[in-house]
Amino acid sequence: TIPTSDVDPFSPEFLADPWPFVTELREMAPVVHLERHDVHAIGRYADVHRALTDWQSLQSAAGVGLSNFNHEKPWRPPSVLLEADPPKHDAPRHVLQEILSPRSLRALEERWRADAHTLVDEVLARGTAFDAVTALAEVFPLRVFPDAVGLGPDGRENLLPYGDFAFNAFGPQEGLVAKAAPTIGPTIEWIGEQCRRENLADGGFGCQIWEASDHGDITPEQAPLMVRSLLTAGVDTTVTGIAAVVHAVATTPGAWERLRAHPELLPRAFEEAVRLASPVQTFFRTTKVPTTIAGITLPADRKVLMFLGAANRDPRRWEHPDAFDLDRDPSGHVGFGMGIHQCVGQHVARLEATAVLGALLERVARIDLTGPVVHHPNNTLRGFESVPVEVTLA
Ligand code: HEM
Ligand SMILES: CC(C)Cc1ccc(C(=O)O)cc1
Repeated sequence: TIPTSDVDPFSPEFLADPWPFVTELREMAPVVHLERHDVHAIGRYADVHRALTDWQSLQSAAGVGLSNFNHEKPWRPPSVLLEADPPKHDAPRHVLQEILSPRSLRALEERWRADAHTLVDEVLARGTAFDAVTALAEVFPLRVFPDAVGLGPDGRENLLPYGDFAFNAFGPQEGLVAKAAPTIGPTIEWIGEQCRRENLADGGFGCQIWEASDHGDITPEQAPLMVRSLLTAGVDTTVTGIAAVVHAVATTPGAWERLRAHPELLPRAFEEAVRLASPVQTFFRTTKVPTTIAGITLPADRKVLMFLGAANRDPRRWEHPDAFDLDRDPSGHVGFGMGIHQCVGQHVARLEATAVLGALLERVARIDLTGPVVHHPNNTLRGFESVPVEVTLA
């Protein structure tokens, strides 16, 4: 029989400090029935990796949140990437993969690095003690990404609240979703407006998506939803990722000095921070057919909750898993997912994070945490509200 647990992965106490619960669930058994939500949890690397790559047995089209689209109406029209399986998923994925490829982003690299230097100079001009979240992690993505998408100048304050709501909406209706629901309407409207072709500036990611529909690579109905994907997944995630990598290097003795001597390790530092922190902690798949995971056979139409954070710290896969280690090869981590849905925006995230860190590295000899970090409760994202630091200028 399958072990059960009454742990609620969406409760305030779980979200306040998930790691003890996450470790307990992973070590308890490969598959645990969470009776609170009647879903099955998996947290071991091998099983999460398999669930992410076996899209024929474990589908995304029924939604990657708690809500099962086979039985419930989604809160918004389903994403044609995240909430689609092949063949529907194929064309939108191919188009977005090209628009967000490393080669396509090379045009932005120089500008984003310059923007990062400008921001870091502004921050340091105000003093050597600051909050890495409010001064850097929440500022840089909002300075560069909306322009890269091609958004107009007004209303950008809607982006973080929208992403926060969307990531909460992968969890239960009660709690965080219910709290935001009464006021989120105008924000949802604003996001929908920005996906219309006439509101997207030439040359941006949004305009490029619409041009793909002119060429028939995708349909004109899919284009606005793909722009919506960028606005949903492209901001809160990078804010969290940048905060996570700053926090990791500031709390690991010797890491900053190592990066100062070897800035070519920056991309690896970002990957290792994503593995260790797993900004995206959990999301679901739905069994399409009876599916056996670690010897346990689940019937079809069951929600399976994947604990990415647990898998990324599974001692069966990683040595000293809880350590931020620049000598480790972090490849294979599931912080960006794995398989056909693996994060299509990961190169954008990496470029943003390494631009900010690279600019800090040039100006700062030491970075120290000056107080406790404050986390931002969200059903899916393990985000930060505050990472207070003091730096020593180079
Ligand atoms: C640290 C930053 C980020 C993290 C940790 C992250 C994480 C993830 C994960 C785990 C998935 C897989 C979802 C699944 O398998 O169902 C994913 C997919 C996706 N991500 Fe990211 N992401 C990040 C940044 C971004 C950015 C900056 C963008 C847009 C520019 C983006 C756009 C997407 C999209 C559109 C998908 C769906 C891909 C598909 O279903 O084919 N993400 N992301
Ligand atoms: C980790 C994922 C759940 C992040 C994400 C959210 C939303 C979309 C979309 O396509 O709207 C895509 C990816």
